[in-house]
Amino acid sequence: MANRLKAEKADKKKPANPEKFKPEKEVQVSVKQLVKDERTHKIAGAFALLISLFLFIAFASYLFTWKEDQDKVFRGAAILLPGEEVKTTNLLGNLGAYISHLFFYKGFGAASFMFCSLFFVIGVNALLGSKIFSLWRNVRYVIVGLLFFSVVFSFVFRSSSFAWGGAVGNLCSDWLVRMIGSVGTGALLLLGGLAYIIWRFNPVFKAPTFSKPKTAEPVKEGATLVVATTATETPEVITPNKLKDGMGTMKKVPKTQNEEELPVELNFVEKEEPVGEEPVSAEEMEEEEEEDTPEIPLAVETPLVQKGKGKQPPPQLELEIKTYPEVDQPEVPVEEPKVEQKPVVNQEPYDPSLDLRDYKYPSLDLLELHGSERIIQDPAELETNKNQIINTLKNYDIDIQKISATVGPTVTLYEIVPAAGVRISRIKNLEDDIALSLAALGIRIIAPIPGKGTVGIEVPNVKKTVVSMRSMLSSEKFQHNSFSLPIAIGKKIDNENFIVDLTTMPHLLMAGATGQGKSVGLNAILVSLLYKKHPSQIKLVLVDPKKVELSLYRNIETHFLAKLPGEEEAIITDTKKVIHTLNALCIEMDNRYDLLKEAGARNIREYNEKFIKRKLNPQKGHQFLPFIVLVVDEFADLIMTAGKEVEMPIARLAQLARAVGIHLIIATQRPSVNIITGTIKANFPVRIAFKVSSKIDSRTILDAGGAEQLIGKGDMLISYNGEITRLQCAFVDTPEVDSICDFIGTQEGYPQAFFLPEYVDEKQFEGKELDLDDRDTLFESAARMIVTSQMGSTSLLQRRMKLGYNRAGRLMDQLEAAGIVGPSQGSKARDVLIKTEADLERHLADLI
Ligand SMILES: Nc1ncnc2c1ncn2[C@@H]1O[C@H](COP(=O)(O)OP(=O)(O)OP(=O)(O)O)[C@@H](O)[C@H]1O
Repeated sequence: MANRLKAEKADKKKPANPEKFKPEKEVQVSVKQLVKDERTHKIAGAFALLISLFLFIAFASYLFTWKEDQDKVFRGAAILLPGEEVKTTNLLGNLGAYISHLFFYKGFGAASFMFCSLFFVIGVNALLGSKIFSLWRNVRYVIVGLLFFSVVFSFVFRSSSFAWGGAVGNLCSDWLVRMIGSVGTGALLLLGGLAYIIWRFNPVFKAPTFSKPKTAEPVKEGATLVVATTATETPEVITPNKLKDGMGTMKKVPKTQNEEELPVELNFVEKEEPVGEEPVSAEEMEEEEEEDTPEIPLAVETPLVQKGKGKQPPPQLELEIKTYPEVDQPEVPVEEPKVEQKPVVNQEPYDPSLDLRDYKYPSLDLLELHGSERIIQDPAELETNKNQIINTLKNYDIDIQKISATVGPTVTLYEIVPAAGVRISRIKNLEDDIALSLAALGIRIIAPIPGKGTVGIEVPNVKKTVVSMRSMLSSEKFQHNSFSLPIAIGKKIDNENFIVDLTTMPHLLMAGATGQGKSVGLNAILVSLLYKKHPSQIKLVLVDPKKVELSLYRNIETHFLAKLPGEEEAIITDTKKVIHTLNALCIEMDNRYDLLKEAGARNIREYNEKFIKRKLNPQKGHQFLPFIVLVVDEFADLIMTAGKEVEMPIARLAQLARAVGIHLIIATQRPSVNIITGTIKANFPVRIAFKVSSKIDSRTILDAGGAEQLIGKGDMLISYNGEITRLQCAFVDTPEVDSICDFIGTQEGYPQAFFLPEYVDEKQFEGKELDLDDRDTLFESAARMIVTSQMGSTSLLQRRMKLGYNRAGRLMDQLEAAGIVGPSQGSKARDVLIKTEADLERHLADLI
């Protein structure tokens, strides 16, 4: 706000500066936009579809009319096309007959139909303005297909008078027959056909697998069998998961930057062997946008450094443009992650995923590439900004030794080394003035850049790049890492993908004004988890007081969602139920701690490893523990309506739940101190801020300003490991999330959602005398369980029946009052006074 006020004042004083640049930029952009006008694309698209249809009709008609028309067509276009002397029978007249003749007779024969599909693909893409089909992939298939099928047709129908393979097919087929004979050609074409089918459709060839029957697994402690009581409790035999994604990996060939195109001379200094391609200049981008963007973005493993000098250099300084090409961009084939297992002598490890062994992970095809993934680098823009920074600082008597630029997806970071003797705090104090002089929205000054003696000035790019979720998830870093819960959040300024392990965070707070990208951010995180985890490995508890944001996920209830027993809806929208759910999660946490203690494991990872190795007996209540991620989409609503009742369990979970695999992600659009309280902040060390309306809000979230200067649309700051990093959040659109959830939802799931422990509001029991007539509803089941196991232990009741400590304690008191167990013996289990189930049944009957 302060910035804006000052900006207005300055505009009145010296209007020359900012206005000098604006019109220039606008003219530049509008000319380009004219060339790339959406309507032009649509017209071209419609035209291409028309051509596709025209060719199809003409070709189809040619199949029936070629005999009649052939001698007329042979007379040549000059006679045929005016149409006065001859009239052909093709449905599309002389032109149809002539074009079909060209394609069939002189070209590729019946394979010419493939041209129709090519024009169709071009037309659909251009008309709908998105890359429904990959143009390059289709061009490749069509080129190879034309050659191949024309030869095959020509070879197979050698004796036919119809031009099945066309001139091209005949030529190649004759040559092949001469070279390797008819048998050789036949065999070669058969092989080629097979290769083409595999290349194009990548069918899955499965060797028969021999999996063991579910119930035949021995348990270490004797001959007990594991019987599933709930869907998630069944740890069973493992089968290896399979690879998918038929299209495989592709890399784009590195492209050399055309130095002449740039107004600044750039000297390329390769630090190490470059493996890929550097960002394109705006001009290159223009040209390339005309073409189809390659499906797989470039891949470079080592950064390149461009050192450059402007043709009309500003006062004695060079601008060093640092580019960090995509470090892990190539689309890596999607591997279905495997549940960790280590072989144990004599015993098969448990496979928690066995219940849903045919579960297919979503493929990358369900995600879209939103526009070009390449960073657009406009040398003119860089030069202008550089000069303006230098001049502005000069006005304040700040000299610069060196200036370099790193172009990111949304902003460019200009790194300045001030001349000797200039205090960095001076630059910090001039922050607002510098921002004003640069006259661009969203300038952030970092003085100094932590760990460096330099000052950073982030200036928004005129053309911003959307970071597609698809490119994040296809990156090497996402596909191959050892993270337990990998989440792809976005891209840093140097283009590095910011992919982290949620378990190390271990909780995440997200805040930002409305419409700045929070929901997209939440979806990006959830989608990351869905792409990497099997339903047996993770459960989501979704709280959505706004009722619309997370409803997309209701399709995956029986696969990935957790809920309270007896609830209809898995996605919680009602505040009262949120309180119950949070308390149920606290009970789950306590129960898990008991299990870990008994198993001698320090955390969920160690516990699950032991369980998989069959070192823990399911009869004693042990089970494979999935991670639980609680997502709250509008935290402010909850705090306003329920206050401490919500804050306390959240704080408790945030403090303790990490070791037992429960992680929290909390989002709010009201980042005020009464919502993000000290307790909450203290327990959420990792915090994300999208654009907020004031510096105070930014401080509330990050303990630092800066988020008020972000530019929205997923531009964000993340405070992680004590550092604040600017990221462009990965973008995943609602239809993409929809199709992922549909893909998962249509597969076989568990019989029901994962049940959280039942939570009964303890308050309702308070003050009541122990009265056997007012027995707990679970009294009889508890009695039977205690008698069967002959262990009078409250914690056993808690675990087996998924109860809170107080309720289990109360039940135990009732069992004592009913004479089923003896009195408490401190930490030792109580004596069980009834020895057999038959005795118990009699005893229970007497009690009534
Ligand atoms: N990472 C991103 N990249 C590009 N555009 C984005 C990104 N994130 C958000 N946007 C744009 O901003 C719009 C609003 O985003 P979003 O719905 O996530 O906001 P929000 O903060 O959740 O708003 P609200 O609080 O009102 O729900 C999106 O529809 C999209 O057009």
